[in-house]
Amino acid sequence: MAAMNMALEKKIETDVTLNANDYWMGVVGLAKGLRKVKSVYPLVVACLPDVPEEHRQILVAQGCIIREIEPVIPPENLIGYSMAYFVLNYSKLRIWEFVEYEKVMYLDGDIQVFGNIDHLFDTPSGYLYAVKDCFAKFHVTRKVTWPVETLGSPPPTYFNAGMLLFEPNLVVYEDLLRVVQITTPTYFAEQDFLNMYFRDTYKPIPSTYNLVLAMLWRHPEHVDLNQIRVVHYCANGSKPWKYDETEEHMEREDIKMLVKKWWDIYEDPSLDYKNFMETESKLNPITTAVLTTKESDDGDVLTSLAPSAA
Ligand SMILES: O=c1ccn([C@@H]2O[C@H](COP(=O)(O)OP(=O)(O)O[C@H]3O[C@H](CO)[C@H](O)[C@H](O)[C@H]3O)[C@@H](O)[C@H]2O)c(=O)[nH]1
Ligand SMILES: O[C@H]1[C@H](O)[C@@H](O)[C@H](O)[C@@H](O)[C@H]1O
Repeated sequence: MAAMNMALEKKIETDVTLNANDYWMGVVGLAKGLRKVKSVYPLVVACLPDVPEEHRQILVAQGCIIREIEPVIPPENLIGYSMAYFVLNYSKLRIWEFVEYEKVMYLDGDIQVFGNIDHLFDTPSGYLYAVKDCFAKFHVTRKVTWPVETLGSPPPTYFNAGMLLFEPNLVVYEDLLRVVQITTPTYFAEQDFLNMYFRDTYKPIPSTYNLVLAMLWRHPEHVDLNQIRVVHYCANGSKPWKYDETEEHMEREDIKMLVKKWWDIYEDPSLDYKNFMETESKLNPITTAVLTTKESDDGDVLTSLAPSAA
């Protein structure tokens, strides 16, 4: 706990994720991954009311801070996805209310970190930082066009909403909730919505901070696995805890390697909160709390990411 308290006292910044259904496994993996790269920040888990007590206890035992959120119910829609899908995704808007933190780095539960990214908290305030997504190609593949009637003209650049860095703010929060109620849900739910809402304050950051797996086959020329610090297992079939090799692209060696890397962290007992803190306090009784960014900021964790055949 020492490291986390330290982070809270130094500067009020935090990592946040969202959890429901079987994603608790993803969150456990993420909590352990953040420990492995020696992040000094706590992981706050936004939980909808129906997350079972058993899952909450697992997350608390992994050092997570549980923050209950109310579901955000968007207006009715006529497109293919269920209301449950929309409620879950739009509930992400609740994190703008977490004003006890000055700055929040939001990470989807199907994200894993392989390199320390704490330094992102030092970026200038006043913007929404996220990684660019190849909207056009993706939406065309799915035969989805940008919903001009609902969201106006498409934003100049489109970002993936799995990793966001921003400052919670109650005025913005209230406005997000107001605008969402007058906006018909679209295919990519809160991702489309946030792209529209933050089009003027969005600042792109390099894709190393959120590698959307489809980049491996959509834009291989832009991906250098040695540089990747954050992997987002969002392609169909790629979520490591329910990896499905029969889905398209999932037979790729790089995908298998990344899924294995996720499991190596998930199954490493030394990264369990209790064991990790015991070891840290034995090795470093006085400075357990001072887990600086610099220690793990040289990218060496990443070198081991590249597939051996690459
Ligand atoms: O049953 C669920 C579904 C989602 N989530 C949370 O919501 C996040 C987003 O859901 P998915 O990961 O299932 O969505 P995708 O992988 O398709 O991701 C993309 O599409 C979503 C909306 O379509 C979001 O915008 C998301 O940030 C974006 O990367 C999850 O990571 C997780 O944190 C849960 O906890 N339980
Ligand atoms: O914007 C999308 C999206 O959020 C998807 O869920 C993901 O699988 C894609 O590859 C990405 O480009």
